[in-house]
Formats: sequence, C-alpha cells, structure tokens
Amino acid sequence: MRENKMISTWRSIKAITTYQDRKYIYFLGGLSFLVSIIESIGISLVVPFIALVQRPDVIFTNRYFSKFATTFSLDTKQVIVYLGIILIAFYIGRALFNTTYYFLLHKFSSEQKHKITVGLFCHYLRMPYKDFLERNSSVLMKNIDIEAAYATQLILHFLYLFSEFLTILLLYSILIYVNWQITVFLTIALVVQIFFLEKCISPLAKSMGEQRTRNNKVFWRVMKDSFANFKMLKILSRQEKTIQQIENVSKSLSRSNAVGNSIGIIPRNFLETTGIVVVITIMICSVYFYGNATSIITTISIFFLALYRILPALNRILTSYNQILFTYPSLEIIADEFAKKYDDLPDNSIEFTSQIELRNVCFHYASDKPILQDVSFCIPKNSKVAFVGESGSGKTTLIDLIIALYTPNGGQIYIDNEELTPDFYLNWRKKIGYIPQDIYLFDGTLAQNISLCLHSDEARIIQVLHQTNLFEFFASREGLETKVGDGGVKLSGGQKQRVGIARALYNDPEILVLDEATSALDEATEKKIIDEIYNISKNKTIFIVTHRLSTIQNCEFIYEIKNRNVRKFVLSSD
Ligand SMILES: Nc1ncnc2c1ncn2[C@@H]1O[C@H](COP(=O)(O)OP(=O)(O)OP(=O)(O)O)[C@@H](O)[C@H]1O
Repeated sequence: MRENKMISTWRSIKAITTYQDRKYIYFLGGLSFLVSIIESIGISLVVPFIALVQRPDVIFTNRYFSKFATTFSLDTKQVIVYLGIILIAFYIGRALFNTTYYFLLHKFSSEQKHKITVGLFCHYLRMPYKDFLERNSSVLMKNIDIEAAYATQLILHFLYLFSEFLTILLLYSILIYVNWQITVFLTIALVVQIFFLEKCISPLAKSMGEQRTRNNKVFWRVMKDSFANFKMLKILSRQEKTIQQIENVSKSLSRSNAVGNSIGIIPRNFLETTGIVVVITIMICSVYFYGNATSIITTISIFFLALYRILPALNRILTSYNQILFTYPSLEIIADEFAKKYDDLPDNSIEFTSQIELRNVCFHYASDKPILQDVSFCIPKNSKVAFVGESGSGKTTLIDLIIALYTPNGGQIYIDNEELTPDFYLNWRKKIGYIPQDIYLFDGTLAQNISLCLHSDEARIIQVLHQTNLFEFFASREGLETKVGDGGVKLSGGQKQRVGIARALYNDPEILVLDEATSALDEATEKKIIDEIYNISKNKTIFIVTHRLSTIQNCEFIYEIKNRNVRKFVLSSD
C-alpha cells in the first residue's frame, strides 16, 4: 500500500513536470546521494579521532595512523593537530555542500511553483468556452494559488524523503559493520515504534489533507460569491450569515492545517526518546554484566553520533511521508487538471468575402436537451442581421456558434466556401467585435479598458469615444486616464455599456455582434448609438440580439428563434 502510494506519487509528479524538470530531480537525487556519503564519512571520521585523542599510543598500533605519521614524519602531537585540521576542513566543506544542496532543492521547488502556477493559468485560458462555463472560476483560482503551492511542497518532501533514506541506509551499513547485535536491537525498537506511530498518524494526515482540500474549495467559492454579490449582500443584510459561513470554513481549515503541519513534530519526540533509551540500556547492561562500559565506549560513541544524524533523518522521513499524504490531494488535482488536454488552436487564415452560411446546424449543452435543430440560413457579407425571440430560446447560443465559441454538434457553418472548423477559429474570432449584455470593466484606466492592453492607440480611442457618445463625459473627467473602478463601479450602467461598445469598435472588426448590448440604455441614447453604429458599419456585418424591436428597423434580415429553429420575422408597420 505504502509502496503503491509512492509509485502513484511519482507518477503524478511525472505528469506535472517536464522531462527537463525530471532530469533535474535525478540530478538532485545524485547530489543527495553525495550528501549521504559525506554524512557517513563525517561520522566515521570523528570516532577514530576521539579514540586517538583519548589514547595517543594508538598511533603506533593502528596501521593507518602509523602510516600517516611515518609518511609525513610527524610526532604524536602533530598527527593529532593535522588530523584535527583535516577533520575541521572536512566539516566546513560538509556544511558548504549541504547548504548548496538545500539551496538548490528550494530553488527547484520555488521554480516548480512558478511553473505550475503559470502553466495552469495558461492551461485554463486554452480551455474551450463551453468547458469553462462548466467550471467555477473560484475553484480555478484556488487551484492556481493554493493547490499549486501544496503540490510543490509535495515534490520537496519527496526529495527530502529520498535523500534522508539514502543517509540512513549508509549510516546503518556502518552501524551493522561496527556492531550488528546492537544495530538489530536498535532497529527492532525503532521499527516497532514507527509502525505504531504511522498507524496513528498517517490516516490522520490523509484525512486532514482531504478535509483541507474540501474546505479550501468552499472558502474560495464563498469569498468569490460574496464579493461578486456585494450590493445584494448589503441590501439583504446577509453579511452576518456570510461571515458565519466563512468563519466556520476558515476555522475548520485552520484546524486541519494545524493538525496536518504539527503531526511532523510527533515522531521526532518519540524517536529521540527511543534512541536514547536504547543506548542508555546498552550502557546499563554493560555495567551490570561486565562491571564497566569502557570496553564498548567507542562503539557507543559511534552509535551516539550515528543516532544524532539518523534520528532527525528518520523523523524527516516520517514527516515527509505524512506531508506527502497531507498534500497528495493537491498533487492529484493539479495532475488531473493537466491531464485534460486543451489543444492550442492553429491560426489558419480564413477569408470572408461573400457570405456566412449555416447548414443544418444542431447544438445542445446536454445531449437530451437540444437547443437548436437543423438551423439553416445564409447571410451576405455586410448585412445587418437581427435575432429575436423569447428569453431562453437560444439567441445567444446561436451567436456563440457563429462567433466560433462553440462547435456545432451537427451540421456545418461555412464562411464563403470554407467550413468553419477549429483550425480557423482563432483567425475567425479576430474578425469579430463582441458586445455582450454584461460588460466587465476592470480596475484600470478608460484607455486600458477600451484597448485591453497597456499601450493603446490614443487617436483611435478618441475616435471610438466620439462614436459612442462618451467623449464629452470623459473629457470633463481625467480623459483617457479616468479610473473606471473595479467592475466599472464608477460609471453608470449606460456608460459601462458604451465603454463596452467602444472596446468592440477599437480594433475596427469586420463583424460586430451586439448581444443585448444596448439594453441598459434609455431609448433615445440607444437609438443615437445604434444609428451611429449603423453609420460607421456600412462595410461591416452586424448581428444584433435584442428584445427591443425599435433597434432593428434598419436590419435587412430579422430571424425569430422559436422551437429550436429560426424563421424569417417580419416587423409590423406600427
Ligand atoms: N452553459 C450552459 N449550459 C447549459 N445550458 C445552457 C447554457 N447556456 C444556456 N443554456 C440554456 O440554453 C437555452 C438557450 O439559452 P440562450 O442564452 O442562448 O437564450 P437566449 O435566447 O439568449 O436568452 P435571453 O434572451 O434570456 O438572453 C436556455 O434554456 C438556457 O438555459
């Protein structure tokens, strides 16, 4: 089970990392092997040195010490001084190497966080519009921020686990070589303890991880909904209820984080106690049976030193293992997200010189509920086309099909004689200026909101401001630098709508789509703007979705959407 978890973790890590990243992980694995060797050498060197300082005559009995002394013609004191200096230099080198290793480890982890965050954001932007509508944007934001951070932590813990495992393996080899009986005794004590610790801790870490993921989802959703419905919250005086909801989720989150993060400390305390108990027991037994512990003092020193390194390493293995369980749901979420393949659309050029034709187009959101069936019509270029119909009849859906946000479930759309397939979507959309009913303005300047970029063409903006009757209003403010507020809160509904129209006109598109775009305006302003749009759109194809028939009197084609199909609609003369 445990092995399976590690294998599935590695598989998920593979799914969210590139080949280059994995090569770097192997490199870090190699470095961690060197770290383990250095740790083992460090411990193996200290004990003989202590023995030498304790009994300098060892120089004459030990062949390595005597060879060192004769090769460099050193006396006893000089041997101790030089070996001491070598040992100090070794430990300084070890500290530098370990620091570099941990720096590289954390650098890699931070870079992974950056890559996953940006990668996920780009991945989501590539998502087809229909799929995006199925998702809750607060969940997407949570994944990009919180889950990406936890998934990165998991990669770090995976590397810790590997590195500490190697260190323990090498130190254990030394201990077995020094005294296998004590090593076996120590191992049994530690293994039994680890077994019981893990029986209690691992399920807790796992359930805390799942609880955290669940709560985070609710937390972000409530946050998003509250800010999006701020006005309604105020009017309905529901702040208290929302605060209560956030408080409950946040409390539960802090509880699972507190437990999840602190279970790492539990193994250390128990393991340290066991290690000390084992060594002291051996010393007591030695004194009890042999009268003193002098004969095994060197062995005990090695065990003390080795445990000094092994116990923190064991603790880190357990901590990392539990952290992997705690953060595994996040890794799974990120891996699942990346597993959804969203193709980069090619930008194949499509010509629009004569007409748009729909041939038996069918569309559904859910297969058992068709929205449009066998819709066919043909629109010559530069026509003005209106779609009318009851609310929910499918006007916006039809428009979304024409502007290539959706792909028909049946039938085809032709632009001139070319079928509008996904290969042309990107190019086709560039020809379109879209004005929705709900314009979203971001917290920036008027110029940024119209051009949707940082460097805008001022002359063009002024032109579209004139066309949308906005110039005078903004001229009396701070001109193009006027701040519109988050969501355009500093503007009236009608002004917001007109900024949306200006935004669509800015790129001088071949096709203009107005989806209830003027519904927030009073009739006089609406007429003025629609007339202006018609005026400047002689060489544009216009699609208008509307409930107000007065706005479509100049349209050459008026279609009513009814019973999942379209039919020509005739405006009554009065
Ligand atoms: N993303 C979606 N998932 C599932 N069903 C949807 C989705 N979007 C719209 N619908 C359904 O499709 C039908 C047509 O919706 P659409 O928005 O196209 O109508 P409409 O004619 O533009 O309505 P309105 O005039 O009220 O804006 C409606 O019954 C609606 O509930």
